[in-house]
Amino acid sequence: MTTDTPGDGTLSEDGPDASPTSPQPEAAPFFRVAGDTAAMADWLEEALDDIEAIGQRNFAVASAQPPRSEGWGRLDAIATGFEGLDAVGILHPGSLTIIASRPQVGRTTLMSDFCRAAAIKNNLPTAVFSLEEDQTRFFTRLLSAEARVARHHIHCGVMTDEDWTRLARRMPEVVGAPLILSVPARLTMAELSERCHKLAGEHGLRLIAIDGLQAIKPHRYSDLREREVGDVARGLKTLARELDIPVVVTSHLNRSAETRYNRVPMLDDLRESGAVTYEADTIILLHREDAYEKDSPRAGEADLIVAKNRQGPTFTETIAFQGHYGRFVRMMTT
Ligand SMILES: Nc1ncnc2c1ncn2[C@@H]1O[C@H](COP(=O)(O)OP(=O)(O)OP(=O)(O)O)[C@@H](O)[C@H]1O
Repeated sequence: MTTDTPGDGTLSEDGPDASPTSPQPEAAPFFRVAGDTAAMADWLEEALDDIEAIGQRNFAVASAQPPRSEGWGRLDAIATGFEGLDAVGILHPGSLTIIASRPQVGRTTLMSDFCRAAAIKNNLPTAVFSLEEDQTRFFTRLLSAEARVARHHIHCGVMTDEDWTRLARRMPEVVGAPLILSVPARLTMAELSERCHKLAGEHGLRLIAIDGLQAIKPHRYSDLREREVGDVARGLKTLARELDIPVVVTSHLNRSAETRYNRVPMLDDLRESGAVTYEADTIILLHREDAYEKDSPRAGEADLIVAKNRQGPTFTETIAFQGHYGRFVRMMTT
């Protein structure tokens, strides 16, 4: 694990609870509540079958061919595992946090890092809505990050014995984590709200994470895309306040950053931005120089640009990107 805030996972004025006797997660007490929603344990068999099938497919191909070579607002905030973010406690009850980036920079990875910190590291019931990838991809993303097994080893079916050993070692904690994953093909804001209220009532949710703000259908349709996205952002903020838990959502940025000489994103790059920028409590703009320039002297580094923070200062935290493991880590972690 890359996070180091054990205990109940919330940040108190005295800093993270470092009690060594914190209870370990028990077997997942969650059940499939709808066709596309289930606890990690319930997805396990399906995901393992998929991983095995990928391996089988590749074995068949390989047989036939030559082998391929802490401060403001910290009280009750949920730990993300990233020092700068946790120092200001961004994931506080009732807040809406937006993680925004250009494509392929790593916003889903950062969101899943937050979920791992909450559900796996700190045993806090977490609901994840993945609107951009299926359950196997999301599950293997978590497993890669936790077990430190390269994502392409899983997806290309080239798992080594060492990979299987690492997976087996981390599997119990991952499937035992109170993480409820939903992978609906289509989701309206009304459905999302209804599902979250239900899950919150049944499981005492402490975090809601959604991959794909622009994929959520609004309450009402409009000719203006900006109005629709604004309605969704307002709905997410209302949801966070009604349930009094933090909501995190990933968002696209428009192309403006790419026309700038250094490509560093800005708040105005938020697609259909006005209402989204207004509703969010915190906006994290994710930037990696090496997403544009492979030989950048900052290869492997990522900037979390906290461009809006209603409860505290704006700042930039630099972390390391380990794309092969599908995770971000603190700069000092190896
Ligand atoms: N096995 C791997 N080895 C190295 N890097 C990888 C691997 N798998 C994925 N990546 C990198 O991870 C990044 C994508 O991460 P992620 O899916 O979190 O991005 P995203 O911003 O959510 O993307 P999208 O635009 O698809 O929503 C890309 O830069 C990709 O090259």
